[in-house]
Amino acid sequence: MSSDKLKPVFDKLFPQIDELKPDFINVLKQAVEIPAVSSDESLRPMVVKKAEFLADQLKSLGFHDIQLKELGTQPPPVTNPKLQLPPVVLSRYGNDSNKKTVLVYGHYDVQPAQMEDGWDTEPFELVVDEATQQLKGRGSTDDTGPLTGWLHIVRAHIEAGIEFPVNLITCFEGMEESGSLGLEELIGREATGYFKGVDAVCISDNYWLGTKKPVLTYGLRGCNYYQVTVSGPKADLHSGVFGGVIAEPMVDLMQILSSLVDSQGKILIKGIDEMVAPVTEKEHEIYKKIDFSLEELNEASGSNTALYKTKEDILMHRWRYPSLSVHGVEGAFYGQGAKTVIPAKVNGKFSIRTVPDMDSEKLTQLVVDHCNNAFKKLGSPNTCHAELIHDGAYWVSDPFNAQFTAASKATQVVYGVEPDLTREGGSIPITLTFEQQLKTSVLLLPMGRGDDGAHSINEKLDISNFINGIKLMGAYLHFYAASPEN
Ligand SMILES: NCC(=O)N[C@@H](Cc1c[nH]cn1)C(=O)O
Ligand SMILES: [Zn+2]
Ligand SMILES: [Zn+2]
Repeated sequence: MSSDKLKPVFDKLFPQIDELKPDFINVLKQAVEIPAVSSDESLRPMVVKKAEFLADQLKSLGFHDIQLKELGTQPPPVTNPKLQLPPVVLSRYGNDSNKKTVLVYGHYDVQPAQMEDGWDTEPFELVVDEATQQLKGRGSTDDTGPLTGWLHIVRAHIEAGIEFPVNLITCFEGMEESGSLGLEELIGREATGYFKGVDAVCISDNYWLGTKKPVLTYGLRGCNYYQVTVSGPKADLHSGVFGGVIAEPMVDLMQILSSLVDSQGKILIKGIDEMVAPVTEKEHEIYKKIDFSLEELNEASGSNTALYKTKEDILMHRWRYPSLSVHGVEGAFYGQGAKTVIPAKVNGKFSIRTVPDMDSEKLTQLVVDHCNNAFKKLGSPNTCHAELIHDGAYWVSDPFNAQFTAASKATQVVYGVEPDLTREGGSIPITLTFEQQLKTSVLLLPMGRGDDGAHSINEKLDISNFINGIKLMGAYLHFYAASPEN
């Protein structure tokens, strides 16, 4: 359908969204205040509380068949073997057999955040910064802001008295930041149950490449997350008494971690390069068209530490080559001051972003063998154990199907420009599962910008992206509903 035919709808809908801005920000504020950190076992009740908060919101908007689906206990490695996984929030809005059904996925869990990390404001308070016109707080852009956008677009239709164009199903999970544990099985079970009849899946959980141009995303890297544990003495020891006398786990671990990747980002684990799909001649064309620069990368990272200087090199290393990042060490001394301790047991955490055609199981074998060999070479009397914590698949789709066409038209209506078609360096582990189990296409429709600081300190969402992002969700649903194909 042409934009002209939908103009009367948008002329009513968009001013309504503008008018509801204070209410939308208020709902986001309440949601951000719940510290739903999925990786912190002690905060699991907060993750559940946020699921209940969302269920209440959905109920007040008239969603029906609201279910908090339990996923059982969290698999190892976990401190509390009875720890329950947070529920998946399923709900429906509309049930008209003449309309298409769109499943919207988002995650309500967030990354950890503490003032000590360097935040300027409390991470679990949504600060409305009038000067910058930004909403600051953990989850503002990843993914609480976009997730609540789906609720807001329903509210805007109700208030404006506009018929909702599709049947909507929500699938909001609370473990995305920790590998989407349990969700794959739930989707498998519900493919012919709750999710029967789904025509399309839309996910708003990634970002524009830069800060100015909207994008639609047709690819993600996967993520295999590993832990390597080195254990020695039975308790932490005084380095004055035991230093130089016993083998230190932390020293062994540092050597293992530094054997994984070099300072130029080259992965040193043998066999990985051979699994990566070769670059095709045609592929080079893709990068030329994309609006991005080294300067934008530097601005987003707040530094001049880029490993590559050209747009093509940067994008290829973000989208289509694997990368290995070292995240941290559990059990090590990391606070201020000068504690003279020898940690007894340390867990080094690292992950590998995966790309076509890497095989997760084969990769894990290579990683475990590499860590064991690196440790063996040290001749240490300590013990070492390397293991996979979770893996999530990469995903690449056709960016010209009915969903992408609808989203492209919507972007032109809301932002007045044709979106760039991008891939993403990050991961949304469940994307491929939706595509395969529901046999539908998946569209990634980002709300925030590349400099939002997701997973970092001072995470933000520009108010304009929040409001335009809600309009974009609405416009996409209208264009998709009117599209002749699925
Ligand atoms: N917005 C998506 C996102 O942040 N995804 C996480 C997923 C993940 C995988 N393993 C741990 N978290 C990401 O880091 O890309
Ligand atoms: Zn996310
Ligand atoms: Zn995230």
